[in-house]
Amino acid sequence: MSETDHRPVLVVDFGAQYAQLIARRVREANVYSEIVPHTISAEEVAARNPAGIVLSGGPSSVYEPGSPDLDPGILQLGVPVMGICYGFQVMAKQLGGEVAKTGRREYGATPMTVHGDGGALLDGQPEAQTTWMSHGDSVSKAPEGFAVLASTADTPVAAFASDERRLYGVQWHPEVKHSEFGQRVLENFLHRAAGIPGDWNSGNVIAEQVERIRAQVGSARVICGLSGGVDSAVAAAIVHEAVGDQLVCVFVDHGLLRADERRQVEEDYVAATGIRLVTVDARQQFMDALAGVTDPEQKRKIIGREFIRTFENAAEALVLEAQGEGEKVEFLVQGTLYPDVVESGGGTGTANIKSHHNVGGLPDDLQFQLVEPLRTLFKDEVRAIGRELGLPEPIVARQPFPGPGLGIRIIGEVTEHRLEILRHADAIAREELTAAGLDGEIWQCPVVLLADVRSVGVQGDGRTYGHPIVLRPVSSEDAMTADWTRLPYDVLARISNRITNEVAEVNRVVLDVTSKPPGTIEWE
Ligand SMILES: Nc1ncnc2c1ncn2[C@@H]1O[C@H](COP(=O)(O)OP(=O)(O)OP(=O)(O)O)[C@@H](O)[C@H]1O
Ligand SMILES: O=c1[nH]c(=O)c2[nH+]cn([C@@H]3O[C@H](COP(=O)(O)O)[C@@H](O)[C@H]3O)c2[nH]1
Ligand SMILES: NC(=O)CC[C@H](N)C(=O)O
Ligand SMILES: [Mg+2]
Repeated sequence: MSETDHRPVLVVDFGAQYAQLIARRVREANVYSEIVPHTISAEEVAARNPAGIVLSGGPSSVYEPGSPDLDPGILQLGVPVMGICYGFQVMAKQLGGEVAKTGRREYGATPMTVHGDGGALLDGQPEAQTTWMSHGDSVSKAPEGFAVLASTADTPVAAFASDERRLYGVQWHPEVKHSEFGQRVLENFLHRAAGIPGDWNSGNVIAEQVERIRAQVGSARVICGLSGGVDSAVAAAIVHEAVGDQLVCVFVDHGLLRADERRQVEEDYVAATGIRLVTVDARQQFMDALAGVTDPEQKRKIIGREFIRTFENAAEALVLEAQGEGEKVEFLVQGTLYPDVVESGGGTGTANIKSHHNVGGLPDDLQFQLVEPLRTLFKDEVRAIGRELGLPEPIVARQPFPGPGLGIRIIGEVTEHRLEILRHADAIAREELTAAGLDGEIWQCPVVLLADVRSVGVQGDGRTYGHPIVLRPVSSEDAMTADWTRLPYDVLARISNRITNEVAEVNRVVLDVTSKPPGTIEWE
């Protein structure tokens, strides 16, 4: 561990929906945190030298055979621990309390009463407050020597604590916004009970990563996959700060870009940063590899693989250019964020929803060592870091665009002709949204071509048999959950009108009104 590194708070994941939310709320309290699987051993925990531990919720019951457990040594390390829901129940069981299915379940907003002064955890909070619950099991008896801090009508032991052992637990979910004083509970645990200073912020991330990258890379040369998006722009800026001109950025034109994107990236990015940028025209290579493919996961894997092949070729070209002087380029920088990792099933026991090209889509024979300074962060944290680094607002505020680009927005086989149709429709939608001043309000608006669907229309008194275009405007905080954006009808009407008039092959425009979950943002 280097000097600038902060001791982490480890969030132990028992298969919770919201483990990442806990980690995020801890960071909002200016304390660095990372998620670890519940299978972690006490030795592994000790080796990380954590300042505190939070145990997440989870779908299982602690008394079921085979339910996820915690190495009992972890509670004996002397590191302050707070259990949430399932994590609270695991603590109760291990410390000699009792957990039972009482038949009294609580889901959603639940009134709670704080006992006495609430101890370090609930100190300074109103006696009556609303918490957000989601449980069917309950702690029926607190462990010996633990104070019961709170209760609800159906849960007599809603929180317990031993200030002496610095062990705490709550039945409710302080990480969700619906828990009225949730953030205060977390902050009390971190700052008061565990005594961790709130001195971590995006500025620290830069310093820590710069130091780490220097140690990882030494004097070697590095390439960075640069897309023009905010994540890779910030990753590149951090690496540039660490190793200067050892870095060359590589922008891949895979033919799946939006209208005018290549020119924009080449001009804006170089002007803003002065970092060397090489553009590779790999359009034919990607089109050949995608020919005949319709399955979304297959598309993603192919695109992931072709990206890496393109980076390998670019790295070789750089070595040749240096006339054999530079050694092989071994490091590849990617702007991978935490949601990319989680959705690719790379979290701790999380399902594979879709293989992001830069994580789950990487080929097995990857030769590069990856440099991913943003891998544990969410997009809004990355934007804050970008601002700190002085990147211009148009780059920092840019809406996300997925690496596989229009390839995963054509439902069906990707062909040149279909790409042209989609590019045209997408340009119209973007132009109208920008003109209406809505860019800041939406997270992003995928425009999707249902290439294998046709419907009957009538235009100029004649019959048409064309394709539908789907508009998918969404609002989100971190892309893990999202809602469809209620765009003004007149803007929708203008977009629909223009697309059906100007794009000959399209005779219908439809609006996707699905949140995430159950949908995802992209269609594939
Ligand atoms: N066309 C491209 N050329 C080179 N690298 C790319 C390209 N598209 C994506 N990448 C790489 O894949 C990573 C993940 O893509 P992703 O779209 O998630 O991030 P981004 O484009 O940097 O930011 P944003 O999410 O805002 O679009 C990028 O950070 C970048 O390293
Ligand atoms: O670089 C990327 N490579 C990918 O393979 C990929 N798949 C989805 N996305 C983007 O991630 C966010 C969440 O998207 P989903 O709800 O569709 O999973 C949204 O912002 C998507 O645009 C990707 N970005
Ligand atoms: N959200 C949770 O952690 C639930 C814990 C446990 N499965 C219960 O129902 O009580
Ligand atoms: Mg992108």
